[in-house]
Amino acid sequence: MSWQNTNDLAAALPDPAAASSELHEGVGNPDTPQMHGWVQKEEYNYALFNKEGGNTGPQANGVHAGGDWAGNGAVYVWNDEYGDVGPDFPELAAQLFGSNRGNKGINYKIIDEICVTQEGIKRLDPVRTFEDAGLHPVMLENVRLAGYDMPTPIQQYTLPAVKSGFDIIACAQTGSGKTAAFLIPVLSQLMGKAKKLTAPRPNPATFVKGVTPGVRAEPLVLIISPNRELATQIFNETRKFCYRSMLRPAVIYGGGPIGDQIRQLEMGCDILIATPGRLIDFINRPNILTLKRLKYMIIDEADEMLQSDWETEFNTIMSGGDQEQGNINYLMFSATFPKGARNLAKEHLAHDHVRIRVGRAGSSHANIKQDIVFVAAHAKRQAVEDLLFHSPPSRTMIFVNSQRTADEVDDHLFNRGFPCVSIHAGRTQREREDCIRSFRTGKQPIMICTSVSARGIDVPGVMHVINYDMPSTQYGGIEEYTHRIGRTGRIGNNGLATSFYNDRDENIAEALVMTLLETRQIVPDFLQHNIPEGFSSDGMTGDITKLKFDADSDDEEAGKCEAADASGNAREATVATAWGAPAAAVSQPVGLVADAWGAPATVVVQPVTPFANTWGAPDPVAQPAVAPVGNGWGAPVPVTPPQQVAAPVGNGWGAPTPVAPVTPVAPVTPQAAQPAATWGAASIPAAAPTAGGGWGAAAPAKQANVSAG
Ligand SMILES: Nc1ncnc2c1ncn2[C@@H]1O[C@H](COP(=O)(O)OP(=O)(O)OP(=O)(O)O)[C@@H](O)[C@H]1O
Repeated sequence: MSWQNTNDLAAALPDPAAASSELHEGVGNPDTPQMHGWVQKEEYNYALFNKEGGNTGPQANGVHAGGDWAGNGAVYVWNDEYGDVGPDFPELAAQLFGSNRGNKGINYKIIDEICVTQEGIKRLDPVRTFEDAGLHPVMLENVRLAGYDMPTPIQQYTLPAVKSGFDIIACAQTGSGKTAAFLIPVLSQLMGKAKKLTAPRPNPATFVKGVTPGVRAEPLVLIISPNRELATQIFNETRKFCYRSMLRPAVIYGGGPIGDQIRQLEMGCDILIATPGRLIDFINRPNILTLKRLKYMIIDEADEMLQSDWETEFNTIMSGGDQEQGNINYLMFSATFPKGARNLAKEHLAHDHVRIRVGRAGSSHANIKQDIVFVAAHAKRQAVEDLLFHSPPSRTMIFVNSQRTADEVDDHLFNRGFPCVSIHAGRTQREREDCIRSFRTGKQPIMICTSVSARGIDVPGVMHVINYDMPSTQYGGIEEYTHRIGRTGRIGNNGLATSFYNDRDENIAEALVMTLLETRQIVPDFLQHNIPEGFSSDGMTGDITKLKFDADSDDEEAGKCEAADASGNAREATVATAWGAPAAAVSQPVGLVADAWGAPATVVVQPVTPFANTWGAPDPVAQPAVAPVGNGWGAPVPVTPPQQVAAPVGNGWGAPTPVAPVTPVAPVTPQAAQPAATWGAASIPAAAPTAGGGWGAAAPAKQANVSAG
């Protein structure tokens, strides 16, 4: 059988109560995760990843040998003797663009009927194709190498907005291509003028670290990201789009090696990606960094940056450097943008800035199936184990609210044999980078994380997000929920989000129900008292335009939707689909993305190597060939790392055992199909949980035909 959509994943999962009675406390289940198709677990290799320094030696064929820190990833090495366009270096191109080269199979037929709204006094005509966007030829070629066929809706508006020189506030759903929405137009604008605009610096092609005198970095673009993983991810995207141009990117982030970062900057830096704390460190060292040449300041996850936690840093960055205020364009992006944050943002922007909203601010994608399951606090561990045992193996992110819970869940699942890693702010930066790398490459396809990874992380093929803990109000509330579930269902793919809910999460209940209704999801029994009048619990009935969210328009009169609304009612239809397909395509059923949702194994060929390399691993070409994703769920086949050193320490990252290459396991056989509602918990009574079932919920009526084994 091939998996057709998220309902099939839901169908493969058992009734929680039935599963728990058979698998309670793990004692009744003699199976190992590997018998269910999961790859072997692998311990954290301290000897390999805690060594200092990276190989940042001289370049060859345009490639700087990357170090093993994410920030040392190889960049295009410009030679001052080149004309306007540098030559192609296929080895580096393979490393930067990897499997993305050419069309990577995005299904443009997967459509959100989407509303694109412009607010503010300026209105722009969107561009429908990259060819029409007036991009620099080098950028156009890089877009093609990246495999982008057409701009996503947010890109359709930011391309002309940047070209026309406007400040921007942009809000678009998770996974809708916001990074490229600022990188492509901004870098393209600079490419034509780079020789004139960039600061004097030594010829990168002949620069020898420690020998050639360095310079002070004078970036033209500053991109600020609130978290380290996102900063290095944006750096990786920037490396791609700077290919064959003289624009030189660098990233500075907390926990990373400051010496390496200084050495990167002293070679010259045109595009600087930074986390706030480390940026301020460098701003305070004016001999290393000056912002006086800055042309663009881009704030990613802007609503997070505008929160009071970041106030001091934000104000220092906005005014504390030596930038010349009048010469800078400000661009602010996020998937969630509460009104308060938008108002603050506007204070920093030019009067005639452009505000673009794709969908409701903070809305989630309809292509993410959201299941809410009642699980009492004491039953969560068993529940997550059961859930994983019965889920087809796939990249899965499990979100928790505290570092301690992350460690506990990691220990528990690891001891049960699951290939998992965990990441939180208590880990060293080495551990964090290794964790993400090993999740990204699919060696450990289960990642347990605190909110540190909720925002922005883009790992292709994450098919399941589990909210082990709900992000109730004190943990970021509904915005955090939106960012978390948005790690799946990216760029038009389908995804499943399963959230454990119990009485402690009541303060998010109302917002959660509205979010479910907005995307026509099933509201489970225990949340149905929050359903507003006129809506049905299966999400099918009710006018979603009547749902009352935190006001999402700043300018009710002017802020007209330019496309079909979320229920498909055409308003002023100019853009009818999320991915720019013609309006006619809207009526097509939500389709499949072969490589994300595991069409038959023969079709699913997704080399893992490029992701590893984009994280700054050593030269990929020298690495052993990597097996493609082998099973129907896209769970990658583990890779034999280039070196294996016996791990000396046992902890939540795994006891030391020798690592052997693992043979791919046949795809898990799906369980007897169950109605999706089984995991939507719609069948679980609203009553408070009892100690009865392993999931801690009051025992629901058993489904006779469930097979948990
Ligand atoms: N026009 C395009 N065509 C195809 N793929 C694209 C396009 N634009 C971006 N992508 C890809 O879409 C994925 C998601 O993009 P990105 O991470 O920028 O999303 P985002 O909107 O910033 O999400 P989040 O809000 O979660 O940070 C990336 O893998 C990116 O390479």
